[in-house]
Amino acid sequence: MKKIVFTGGGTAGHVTPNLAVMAELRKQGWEIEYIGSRDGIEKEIIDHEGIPFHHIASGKLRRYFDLNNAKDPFKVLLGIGQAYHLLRKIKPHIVFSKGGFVTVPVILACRLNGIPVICHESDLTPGLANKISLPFASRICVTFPETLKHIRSRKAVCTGLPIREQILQGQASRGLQMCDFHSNKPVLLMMGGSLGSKRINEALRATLETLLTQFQIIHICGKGNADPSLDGVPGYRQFEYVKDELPDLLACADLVISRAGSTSIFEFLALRKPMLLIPLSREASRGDQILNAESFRKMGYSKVLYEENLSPQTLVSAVSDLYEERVRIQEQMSGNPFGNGTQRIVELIEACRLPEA
Ligand SMILES: CC(=O)N[C@H]1[C@@H](OP(=O)(O)OP(=O)(O)OC[C@H]2O[C@@H](n3ccc(=O)[nH]c3=O)[C@H](O)[C@@H]2O)O[C@H](CO)[C@@H](O)[C@@H]1O
Repeated sequence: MKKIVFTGGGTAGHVTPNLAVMAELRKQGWEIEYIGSRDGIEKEIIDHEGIPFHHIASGKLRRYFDLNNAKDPFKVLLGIGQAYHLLRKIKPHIVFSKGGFVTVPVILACRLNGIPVICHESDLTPGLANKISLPFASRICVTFPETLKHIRSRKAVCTGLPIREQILQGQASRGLQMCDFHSNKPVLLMMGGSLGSKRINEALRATLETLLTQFQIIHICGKGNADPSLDGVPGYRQFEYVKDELPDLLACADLVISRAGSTSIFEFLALRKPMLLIPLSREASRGDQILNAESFRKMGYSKVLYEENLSPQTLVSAVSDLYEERVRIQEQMSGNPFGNGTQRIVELIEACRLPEA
């Protein structure tokens, strides 16, 4: 039996693309296990899929001063040891890594065990965990064609993002019913990445009354961010994190406001949802979302509102511009060359030389 271990985590954007590839490999008879961190979102998502999950220690590899920076290298070493023993026990033919800090010990342990690794990078420029891991990978899959210029390796190939089939199979009628919405008023969906965005939540809530005159609103606000005082407001529904219902909610949305995490925005693109992107600022991140958003804007897939310009007024005006231009944006999206990367990645996994496990 062909056996594969998946890794990736921290936030959902480093996990949900794995689900797409796993579903396809399962159909082809592969046995699948997962290595992640104990506290990241991956445990909950992978347990939900009924796939054996193993956790290891991992360090955060921060770029800023923090007392934990002294402890984290030891956690990475511990994680390498744990991953080494797990991999010797599981004996996978190959490991697929979707990025996030937990993947670093796994990939280094693969190197020690002689197990081939395929890495996937969703963002336009590689994250730190992937930068460390890429020299050890047999193949490097990327989502944006521009990323090939940043990686400059013959092992790199632009596969696109693997997108879960369920995301593409939502039904608008079910989404409207779930929210108690009508079909004669447009639906605006706001999602601040898998963790939610306090900044965008505040701006949206500050302008709720105005936006509700034109739209019905689905607000995916992130765990712990719901505002109970808004429960029952007509035309407004808030969710903290959505699993199986997400495809139906997306299907009924006419427009999307979102952070610019690469996994989300490629899902919206596949669904042809005109989007207003509000990328995480350079102060709060390495600036990857800004590059993702700028690339989408240049392709004509999105409008961009930078966080430093975000206010209730600019939000209303940007949403209004997006609504005006929705038809043109959707036409542009019809020519989307990216599609779903799942099949291309499955082919690479199958083609990767499989040493005897
Ligand atoms: C703060 C942070 O580190 N952000 C990074 C993280 O974002 P984050 O983890 O938020 O990732 P994305 O926004 O790209 O993807 C979120 C994923 O979670 C799913 N989802 C989201 C909400 C929900 O309620 N239910 C649900 O299933 C989405 O459909 C999508 O598949 O990883 C991305 C890489 O992929 C990066 O581009 C982001 O910069």
